[in-house]
Amino acid sequence: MTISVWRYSHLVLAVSSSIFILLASITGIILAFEPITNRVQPYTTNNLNEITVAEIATTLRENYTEIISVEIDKNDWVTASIIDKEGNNEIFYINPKTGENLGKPTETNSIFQFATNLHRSLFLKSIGRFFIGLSSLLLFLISITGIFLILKKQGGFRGFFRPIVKEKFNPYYHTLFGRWLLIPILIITISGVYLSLEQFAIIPKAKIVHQEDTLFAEEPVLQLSDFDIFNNTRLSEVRKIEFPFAEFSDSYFLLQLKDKEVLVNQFNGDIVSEVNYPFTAIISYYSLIFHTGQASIIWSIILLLACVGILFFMYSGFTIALQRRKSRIKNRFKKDACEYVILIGSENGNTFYFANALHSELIRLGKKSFLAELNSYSSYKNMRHLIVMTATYGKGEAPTNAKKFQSLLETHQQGKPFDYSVVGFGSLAYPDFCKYAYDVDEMLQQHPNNNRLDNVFTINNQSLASFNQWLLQWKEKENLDIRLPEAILSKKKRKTYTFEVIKNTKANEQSDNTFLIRLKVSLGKVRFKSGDLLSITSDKDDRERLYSIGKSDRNTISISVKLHDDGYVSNTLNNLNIGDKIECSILKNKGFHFPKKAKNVVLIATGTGIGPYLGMMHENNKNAVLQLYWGGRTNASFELYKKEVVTYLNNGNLQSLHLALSQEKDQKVYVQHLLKKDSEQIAEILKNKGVIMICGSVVMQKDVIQTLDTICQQHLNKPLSYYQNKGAVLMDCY
Ligand SMILES: Cc1cc2nc3c(=O)[nH]c(=O)nc-3n(C[C@H](O)[C@H](O)[C@H](O)COP(=O)(O)O)c2cc1C
Repeated sequence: MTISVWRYSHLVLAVSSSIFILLASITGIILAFEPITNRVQPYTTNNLNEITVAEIATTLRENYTEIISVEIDKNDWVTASIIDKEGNNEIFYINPKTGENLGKPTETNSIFQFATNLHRSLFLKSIGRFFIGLSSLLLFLISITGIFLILKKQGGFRGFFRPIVKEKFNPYYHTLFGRWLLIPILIITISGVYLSLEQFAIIPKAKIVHQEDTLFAEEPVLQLSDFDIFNNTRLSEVRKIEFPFAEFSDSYFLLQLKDKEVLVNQFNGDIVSEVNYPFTAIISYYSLIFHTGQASIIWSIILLLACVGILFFMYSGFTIALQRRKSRIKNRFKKDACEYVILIGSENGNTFYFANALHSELIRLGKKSFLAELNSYSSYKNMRHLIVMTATYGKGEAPTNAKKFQSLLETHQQGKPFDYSVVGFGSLAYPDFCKYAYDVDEMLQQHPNNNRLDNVFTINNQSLASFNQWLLQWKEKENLDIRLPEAILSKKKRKTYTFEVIKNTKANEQSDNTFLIRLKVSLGKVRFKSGDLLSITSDKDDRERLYSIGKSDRNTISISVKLHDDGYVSNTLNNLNIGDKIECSILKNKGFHFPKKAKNVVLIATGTGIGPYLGMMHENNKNAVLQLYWGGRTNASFELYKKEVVTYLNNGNLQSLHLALSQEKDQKVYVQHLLKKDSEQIAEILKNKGVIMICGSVVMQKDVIQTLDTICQQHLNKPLSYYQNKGAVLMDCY
């Protein structure tokens, strides 16, 4: 599948460096704990900025005979090196305030030692260091290509920080965490590369040269506590203090500060020489501090999260890439031999899934079908049917593998007339819903020699139900016995529970062949919520049917079912009597649970779509204002639900009921008409963080979405997608 150059580079870089990045991240996670554990050691001093060099120098002189140096490391531990009375050199941690000996430095924990070696050089010395440095560079480049991918996905610089549309788990969190961890990862990689360059002496280590006089003035002799430089320098600025090795006039104090080195006359405290570190030395110092997390505990925790994040990016990135690999094209016949040509426009590979399904179904039926990307549009000698299945990307633009289609269409002429259909895959969370599919349709309309079979058919969020809907109408026109191919039907084995029928109204008691069935879990506990799905797999064709659940009690499920004459499962359910048992599974449907926080909720349904709302109204004890818009054929159609709904109206769980009946009066009334009538109120609800839920047929969904979009544009100056992105429009349509 054709992918963009940024995506390609992002992937190639990630694949080529994956092993090293994996090792560096795992060891990075371990090493991030080192500064954290160090911080809680008794040697850690938190008040270095309250102690001056004058104080520590005086205290040490009072307590010890001869002092060589005092060093403050990256953990803020203060070590003194002294000569004791017996002339032995001793090194120990001290309390900088009192000079008290806090104990001898201990060896680094062996786990940290092991992780450090693996992290730095993979135990391979220079070669290992080289590969680790290289993978730091590659990770830096992966981050940069990632920035471009986010920019492309979010529609440019302005969109960079905009909320990300939540489609699927992996792409969503890959982008979201990518944005959060971008800065820490850039810092880790840049500092890592810098330290490696220094290791290999590509950047020379900075040397400090003092222009010192050989002899310093020996008078007047001042106390250390009277040295200006000592009084003005706090330990938080100091890395090391070297004491003079003898009381000679050419021996001095050396103060290594964070930004410079200072030589101090040991008798009167005059500054003899002061040299600022070169820029490279400062970068080197901060690279180490930032790369190792020794700057602060908070930074160590950020580094820890970044390393965990990198592992997640590897997992999610490869999963996304594998998903795309599934979008390989396999053709049994040559392009010129085929009467059916299916052209795909896809960025992330999902559309291939549907196109492949149709392609294999056509082949199963003995038809010659050819599958290709829109970018490889060509002349097809025997094409009679062209089916374009395309996603939309960016801001209503063509996916990468369809960008050339327009020009190719002008170049390649078809010898024979052909019929064409366009199926648009998109998401209502974007303002330009399926725009590119409409563009392709327009292009084909301008093209001579073809016949448009139908309007563009749009599919939201890769809905299987919508695809099936299109297939039904298309196969009728083509007179083909196509079934929703097994390839795209779920074959997952689900855990089943035994349910007992406690009520069943039976379809023949109702004018619309619809019935309400109530099931109770007969054994054990099952967790579910209204809006989840009840899955029943028929033993006849091994196909799964899903019904939206209304939770009418802790262990009780209500579903509303339409009886189809040839529907095996609906007939089975309809024939069940009280006390009968049936095996079902529960599927979580998080996207259609009753909103916990919303104060106003509008429930829109047609026909059996009311099922989950029966449970939601039942449970609405948090006093959200609920309004129900229900569409059906006649008053009699509503009889099935009337008693229960009226109870909720009476007990205040439901505030209002709006019935749209299509066959009661001369003029058909549909739910979208009622919504249009209540435009202002609907807009007000959305504006005030209310939620709209839609359940029922995809045909109704399309009209309702269109009406809601118009309401949003007119009253709120925003597209409906804006509210959908905020989770204010929840849908479960089939
Ligand atoms: C960054 C991005 C931008 C998108 N832009 C649109 C859009 O403008 N209009 C639309 O209807 N769908 C848009 N979508 C949704 C995709 O078209 C939809 O998810 C489609 O099914 C993806 O198919 P594919 O995996 O074959 O590329 C966008 C998706 C992404 C990730």
